[in-house]
Amino acid sequence: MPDGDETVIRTSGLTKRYSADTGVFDLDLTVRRGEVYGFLGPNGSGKTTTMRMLVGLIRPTSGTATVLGHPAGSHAAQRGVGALIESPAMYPHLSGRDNLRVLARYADLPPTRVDEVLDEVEMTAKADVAFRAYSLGMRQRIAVAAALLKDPALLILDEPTNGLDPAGMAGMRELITGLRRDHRTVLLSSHLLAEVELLCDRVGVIRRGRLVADGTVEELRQGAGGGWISVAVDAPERAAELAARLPGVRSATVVDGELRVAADRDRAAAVNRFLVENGVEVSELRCAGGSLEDVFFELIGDQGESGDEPRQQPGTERAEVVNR
Ligand SMILES: Nc1ncnc2c1ncn2[C@@H]1O[C@H](COP(=O)(O)OP(=O)(O)OP(=O)(O)O)[C@@H](O)[C@H]1O
Repeated sequence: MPDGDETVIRTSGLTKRYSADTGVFDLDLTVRRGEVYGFLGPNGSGKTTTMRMLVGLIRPTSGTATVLGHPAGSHAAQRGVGALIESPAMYPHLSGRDNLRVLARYADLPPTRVDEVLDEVEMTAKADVAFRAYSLGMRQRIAVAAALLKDPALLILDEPTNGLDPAGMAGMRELITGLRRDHRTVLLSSHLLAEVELLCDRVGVIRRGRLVADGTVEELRQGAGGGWISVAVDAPERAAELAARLPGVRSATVVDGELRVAADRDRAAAVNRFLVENGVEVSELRCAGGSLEDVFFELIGDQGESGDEPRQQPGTERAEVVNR
């Protein structure tokens, strides 16, 4: 591989232009071997379009994409990629196992692979039930099994939990975590922040076809300024001077008569203790920001992709109330 074994996907200036402001623009993306990379963005932001380019379903307008060291869509790249982009066509009257057998035969793969992938997605017990009788979660597992048939090094999953109920979502998350344990690289898309936060090693945030941030969840939080702690105190100015001295505090200011301490939420107890020890009366303390949700809203701006509905501002979250 030109980038060494570590880079599984690399795009450079990847662009698919549907109109002046619709499509995917100038995307530079790197996905490393063995990681679960989350491609996070609202509906219509360009996630599916990117994935379709990566598997060669559509051609880019410009730019390049390399998958497993080969041009995206080439036979050499395709050999190592399993994708779930659109729900695969399955025969409703055939069982999950027979559907997979058909796919294995088409792909010239040994029938023994079918049992292996059924096992991997934990569908062995239900393998002989007709596909039409499966729940959505089971159908999705069979679809992932189909993507696993050729034992790919890289899995590309477009919104794998979309439409699933909470139990189905949890099951799918477990399944994806298992895929990572098997040393597969996973690129998945989602519009669900909590999902990506739970599952992914790194995240790319896409907005209106452009990558607006990428890094670990922690890096994104830091890049967006991290969290802050709002403290209601009797002497805000003095409290700000005191709090600024504490390790882990990036800044301390007074906002609307309240002390605002820029620090991660795990500093909250220390901030409280230090202020109280120094004679400041603390009546309330709240942690805000710092979740991927806050960062996400900050990155995608105040409006959804449709541009017509203002998004709700991230609220503050009450972490603890002290010294009442
Ligand atoms: N074949 C096409 N022709 C014209 N415009 C398209 C085409 N495919 C996608 N688009 C537009 O490109 C933009 C990105 O779409 P895409 O499906 O990649 O977004 P997405 O992030 O996957 O969203 P969703 O989760 O809703 O599928 C959207 O505005 C969409 O309407």
